Amino acid sequence: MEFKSLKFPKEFIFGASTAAYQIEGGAYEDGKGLSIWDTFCKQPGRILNGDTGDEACDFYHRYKDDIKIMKEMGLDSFRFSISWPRVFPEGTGKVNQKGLDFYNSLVDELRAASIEPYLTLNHWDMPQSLQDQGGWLNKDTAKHFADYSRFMCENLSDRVKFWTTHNEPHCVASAGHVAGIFAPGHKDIKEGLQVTHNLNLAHGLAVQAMRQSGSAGNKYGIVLAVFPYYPATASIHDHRAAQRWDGYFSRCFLDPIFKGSYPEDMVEYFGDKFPEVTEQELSVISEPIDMLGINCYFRRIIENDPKNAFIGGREFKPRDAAYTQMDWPIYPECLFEVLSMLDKDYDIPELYIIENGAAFHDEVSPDGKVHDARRTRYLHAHIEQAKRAVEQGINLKGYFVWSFLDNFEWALGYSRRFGIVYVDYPTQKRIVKDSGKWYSELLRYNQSLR
Ligand SMILES: OC[C@H]1NNC[C@@H](O)[C@@H]1O
Repeated sequence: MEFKSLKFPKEFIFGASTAAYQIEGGAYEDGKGLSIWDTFCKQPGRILNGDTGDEACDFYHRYKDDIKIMKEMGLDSFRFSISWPRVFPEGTGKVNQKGLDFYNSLVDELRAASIEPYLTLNHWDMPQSLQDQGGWLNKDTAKHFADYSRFMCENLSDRVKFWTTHNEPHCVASAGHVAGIFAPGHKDIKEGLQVTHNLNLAHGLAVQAMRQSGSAGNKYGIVLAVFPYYPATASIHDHRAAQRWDGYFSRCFLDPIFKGSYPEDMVEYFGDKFPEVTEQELSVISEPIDMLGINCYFRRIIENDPKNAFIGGREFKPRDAAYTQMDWPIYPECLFEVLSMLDKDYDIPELYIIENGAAFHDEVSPDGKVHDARRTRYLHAHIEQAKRAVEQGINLKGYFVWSFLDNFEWALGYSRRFGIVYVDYPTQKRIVKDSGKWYSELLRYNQSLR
């Protein structure tokens, strides 16, 4: 496929993203402690088809072969997360040496393959033992997270330069503590707001801790899911509902981190449910960071819905849009619009798209290949929007596709495939999909211009 319209600056990096609980497996192996997702998956009815991350893609054992595929594909970078309980089975205290050995080996293999590791410390799999002490509701967890982050930085930052604290903290707060569809499965608005603040605090403490102990030249940041929000109609009620969603899901993280304060409209809207916040805490949360990772898959169209006690709105699904298997509307401009908003409203040194991709129903054809043309079209259209942002002078430094492998999609189990590499779970066989081959050609084209 012609790539001239997808020519990026020489220093722009292309990668692929994953997360520990979704790909590693080895959930009870080599001294790893329980995570809240290990226990959540065992609760009847929580996960579609009763799926778990017990084995997932068996990346814990197959990572060397997977890195060979990454190298053949030409990935510049691979984003992964650390399973906190694999290194600290109890969340604090005693280190599980075999867990640390795994991540040391993973990083060594990536570097040997000339693939830049891009690391996330919390992609939702909180140690169960800390959850038993209140989890993110307990501010002590923020301190434990900073200690864990410092430890990982001391051990890996000679080979890992990119460090992000949380992935999509809004999911932990809202899906995990308000909607109850993610671990730990709580349903309490006040809890969800307190967790929002405690996650922000943990982020700031971790950045401070890593900056004290990590190598010079490290880049520290966070990965946030940020979407463009649209009102479903011109009514003021829908406009206000869209603003509330943008306020909670985006600005309750962006504003304290980059502006040192929570959005006033959110503090006002949530009233006495909003947590107590001190100036000292805001000072920690707004510890300067070097980069912001953005996960953006689609735009969110919101209509007012007073029955939604949390935030007073619901998503509107226009009939004339095309949708992915996640029932997400396909709207490639979402990347350009989000990047433009961030560039205009915040002072962010570097931006990376850390997750963008699509779930579609995939099958292995009789020729043994996976002809996923819709995913290739999705990636092409969205990467074009990333290029548009770069051409407008927005400081976008990289694009990572979600995901390298088909993997465990949380409450939907293995029913959704996002990978550019197909995983036949019964055999763990990998098949590079047509979209993976296309992505590889795109990378090779850009690398040929460096
Ligand atoms: O839903 C697709 C992805 N979205 N961001 C977080 C990841 O863990 C999800 O699999």
